[in-house]
Amino acid sequence: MRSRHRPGDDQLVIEVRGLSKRYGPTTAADSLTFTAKPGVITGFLGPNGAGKSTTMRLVLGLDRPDAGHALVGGRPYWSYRRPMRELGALLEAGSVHPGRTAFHHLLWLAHTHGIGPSRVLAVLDQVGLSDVARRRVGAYSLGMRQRLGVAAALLGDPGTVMLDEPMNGLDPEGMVWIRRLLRTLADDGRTVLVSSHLMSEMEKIADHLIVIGRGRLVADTTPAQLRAGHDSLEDAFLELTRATAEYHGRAR
Ligand SMILES: Nc1ncnc2c1ncn2[C@@H]1O[C@H](COP(=O)(O)OP(=O)(O)OP(=O)(O)O)[C@@H](O)[C@H]1O
Repeated sequence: MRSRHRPGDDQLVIEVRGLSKRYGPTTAADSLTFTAKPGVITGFLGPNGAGKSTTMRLVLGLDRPDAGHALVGGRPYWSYRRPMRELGALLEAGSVHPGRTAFHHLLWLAHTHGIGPSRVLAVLDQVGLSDVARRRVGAYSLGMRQRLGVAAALLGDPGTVMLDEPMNGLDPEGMVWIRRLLRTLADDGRTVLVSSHLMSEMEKIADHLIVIGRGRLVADTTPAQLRAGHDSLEDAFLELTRATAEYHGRAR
């Protein structure tokens, strides 16, 4: 992989400022402000329904905020002519036509951005799908679809990568792979924003943590600082988010 990104490069920052989004009575994002910086892995945490996916969708311009903004390298994602080259995202594994092969799915995506077939082969290799690239995606396991989603995110060799629950469905070998991949991406100077419910994984890989509850920022910290005084990061997380999670439990 190329190493064209430099840590500290403001062009690669994901900046969320005063972001708010309501769906009927539900507040999915509530004046949310945080920054994900290049060269580090930023973990994005929160209980179910906290607003992580909504925030990521707002960053991608797939939904409109009621207030605030989300910028990638100082601009809205949608304003880039070839956005896949700026930010690569994995939102939902499985949103691929089941009759297509992984190779053709990526080739089609590449085409839309003027990216050649050699890059498709390179990302297939990077995610470990080279041997099964000619199989229909409908026959893929969840872990394989996750790898394909990550391949799509990396296709444009973007300086910023945003992955929603990339560890879902990965086996132990897959977990080792994703850990190494995220570290390599950050070490290359890329911005890496990754959501997960797996606290032990986050403790291992994240350099920085953004924790939200009910759409609001509840912590902007490091794993060590969050864990301080607790037996585990999970304990610290549960204590921090208990009020927000219980609120959801009662409200439903
Ligand atoms: N399109 C939508 N229409 C209505 N409500 C929505 C929509 N999208 C999200 N929500 C609601 O907004 C809240 C935040 O959802 P979101 O999926 O962003 O949370 P999350 O933190 O990603 O949750 P999880 O960890 O379970 O994936 C939830 O209460 C959800 O039901």
